[in-house]
Amino acid sequence: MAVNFEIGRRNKSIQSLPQALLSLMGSNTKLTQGWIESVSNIINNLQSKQKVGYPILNEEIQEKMESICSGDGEIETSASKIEEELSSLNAHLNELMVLRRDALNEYLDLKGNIRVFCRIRPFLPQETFGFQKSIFDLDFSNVLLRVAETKCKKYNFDKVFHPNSTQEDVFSEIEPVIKSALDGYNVCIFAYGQTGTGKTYTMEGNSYNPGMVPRGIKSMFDQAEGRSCEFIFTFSMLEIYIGNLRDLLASGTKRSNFQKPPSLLIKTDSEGDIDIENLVAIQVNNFDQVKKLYDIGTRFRSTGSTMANSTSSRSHCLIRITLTSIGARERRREKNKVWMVDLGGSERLLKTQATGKRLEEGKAINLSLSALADVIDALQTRKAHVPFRNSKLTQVLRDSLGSDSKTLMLVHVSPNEDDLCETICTFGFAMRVRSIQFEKEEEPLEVRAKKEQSIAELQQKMNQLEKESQELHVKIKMLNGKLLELKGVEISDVESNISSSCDEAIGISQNLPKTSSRIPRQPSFMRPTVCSQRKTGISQQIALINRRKKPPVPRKKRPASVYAESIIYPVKDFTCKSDCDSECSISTSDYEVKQVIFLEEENTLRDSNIVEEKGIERWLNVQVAETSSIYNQWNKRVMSVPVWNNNDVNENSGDIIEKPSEKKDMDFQEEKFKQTINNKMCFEENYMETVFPQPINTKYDLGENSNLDSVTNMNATDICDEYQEAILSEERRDTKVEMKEINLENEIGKYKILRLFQTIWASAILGSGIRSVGIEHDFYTALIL
Ligand SMILES: Nc1ncnc2c1ncn2[C@@H]1O[C@H](COP(=O)(O)OP(=O)(O)OP(=O)(O)O)[C@@H](O)[C@H]1O
Repeated sequence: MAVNFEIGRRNKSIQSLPQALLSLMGSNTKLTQGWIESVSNIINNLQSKQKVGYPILNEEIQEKMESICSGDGEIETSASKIEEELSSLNAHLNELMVLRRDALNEYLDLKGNIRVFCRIRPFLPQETFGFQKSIFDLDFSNVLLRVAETKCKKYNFDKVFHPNSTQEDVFSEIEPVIKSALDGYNVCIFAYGQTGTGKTYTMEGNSYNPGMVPRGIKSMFDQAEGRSCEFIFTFSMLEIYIGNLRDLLASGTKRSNFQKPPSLLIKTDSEGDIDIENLVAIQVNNFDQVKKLYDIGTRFRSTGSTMANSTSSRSHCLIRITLTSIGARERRREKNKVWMVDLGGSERLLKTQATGKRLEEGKAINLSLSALADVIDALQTRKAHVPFRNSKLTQVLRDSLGSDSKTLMLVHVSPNEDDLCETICTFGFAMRVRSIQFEKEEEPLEVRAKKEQSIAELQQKMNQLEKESQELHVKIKMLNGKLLELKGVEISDVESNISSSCDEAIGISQNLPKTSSRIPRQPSFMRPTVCSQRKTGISQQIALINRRKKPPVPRKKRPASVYAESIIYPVKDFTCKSDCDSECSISTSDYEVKQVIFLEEENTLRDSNIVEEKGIERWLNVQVAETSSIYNQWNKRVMSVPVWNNNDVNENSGDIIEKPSEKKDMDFQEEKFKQTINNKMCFEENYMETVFPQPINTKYDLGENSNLDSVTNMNATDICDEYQEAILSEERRDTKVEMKEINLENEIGKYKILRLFQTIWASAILGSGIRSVGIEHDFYTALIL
């Protein structure tokens, strides 16, 4: 190529040689050392033959050539080698992932795409008075239900979890399905059962025994780490309450002008996927963020007290995680969903003797559960028509139920003999849902054995593939690190310093891109050398920036051992109707108080700060004592929140809120409620600050992603702001209701005193009248008495 340059004959082309070389160097990032050396030699030769006054190479090019010859080229070469190796390793990893995905899919197909598990809860402390005998005999997959003294009924499940089974045991069966969600399959996990049988326990769990939702989501994030593709996760939470869809992350916020939010609409998008209009979907980057959002959503869930469960869920609670990964070959589809559904408790209305709102809720729950069973039955038996339209629940889940999705139904029952009828109904539902598998039970033994063997082989194959993928992943990670290291020297020298920090610190590079990732990639020899940096003065600026850089200050975190727990205080019938007309977590006959709990370790930790410890504990005691006394007496709902702020602690007494001398004192009540609201805000502020300590690190811009256009994408801070306002408005409304109640109470008092005076006055008149007509004293006394 270079041989064609004829010196002297075509001066014009010789003059443009530097530009030609520069462009060549810039356009080809994989220049070999040999190529670079030969070009340098040619140029040197040209240089020696060049007439005076026609320099072929200007100063800049000479510098670049020097740097090439002094080893920069070596770096480029090894970098390109690593890149080549990386691309082949990535291709191999993709192949392995596709193989693993297919194996997992086959494994789940063999096990059944719609599987039904049974979980029997243990006896509760209140049920163990006297001798209680379980109504079940169990084995691995069969339940023998004693329906009479001598009669048993057998039910078959994919797996039975006995009362001593742990949350880990249950999750071990769910984990493969979570894996297939990362492979791009839609997943639905349901908790079904009579009210009070442990659905919420299984799905949500508690801080000691987290349930399937926290475990599943955590596992999703962990597994995504090990994948070669990037994922975007979004979190949504809604409930279906008497046929209405309510967004639990946007309940009663300014978005809805503090009104009860309207029911969301279900739509079908252009690709035939189900879309819930205006449902808030928040991008989440780690489990902690999901946990905080989940806690917010749970606050707004409709719960109430029934005869069977004091904190009964009166709605279906649906959690949706959407996973998006663009261009990942091993995934079934770019965007898929995982639904985790805590179904409302099925109940026999005759037994619960529900009336009014509770009856309405019960009927709505039962109808939608029946519609769900119809849909799953139709899917299992491959009926031509699947009645998705019969309920909101099945409409929402339409694209996530079916042959290309994975469905798990966790059926819950109570071991108590009193619940026998409900248990039979529950098993009836379960058998409808797993009708196909039920028939498969009749398979000949050899066929079953063969199937078991295939499952075991697939399991082994998956393990092997996973191991290989892990090894490859580690290798890729290592090579990526090496590559970055090779390029990192240059990046730290030049790129990163000319980027955003440079803009702020010096103000000379406003036209440069903001972040280094947006700087077009150039070969190292196209970037300013140390020498040219000196000339332009950038090196001093870099030094200046480096001096100004401060080490990051770690953010203060709220201790994980502090959590809020709902406590329901039952009170007498309450006739005063609330202004807020909210069914969210409030039942008209029970009042839910969120109370912050400090664990044992927390107390030990706080030993060092006696003032604070005493303050908080005293405060807690005062809160519990006051809540049960005041609020039972006056039927009030108060959100108890801690003052997690040293400024609010009275250092001498350790009290946080001054105790009233007279509880009925109106001024005190007003003051206390104002204080509660302020404290609440203070707490929420601290709380929210810990929700998302760092700005969410978006891997893709959700707004630009056409796949996600349908969801309302909010950032976490928006939600938190709205949530704070919602809390404030809720408290204001509560205060208003409470003031009304206090007035009512005073009016009743005045009325009673008036009535007493009237009675005495009437008796006196009557007495004097009787005396005046001459009736004896004894008769008069008897009459008065
Ligand atoms: N496997 C279990 N181990 C220990 N306790 C359990 C278990 N399952 C349920 N419980 C306890 O039983 C009680 C009722 O459980 P839970 O509230 O989860 O029922 P539910 O089915 O969700 O009721 P509802 O439909 O009314 O909301 C709770 O106190 C819970 O802690």
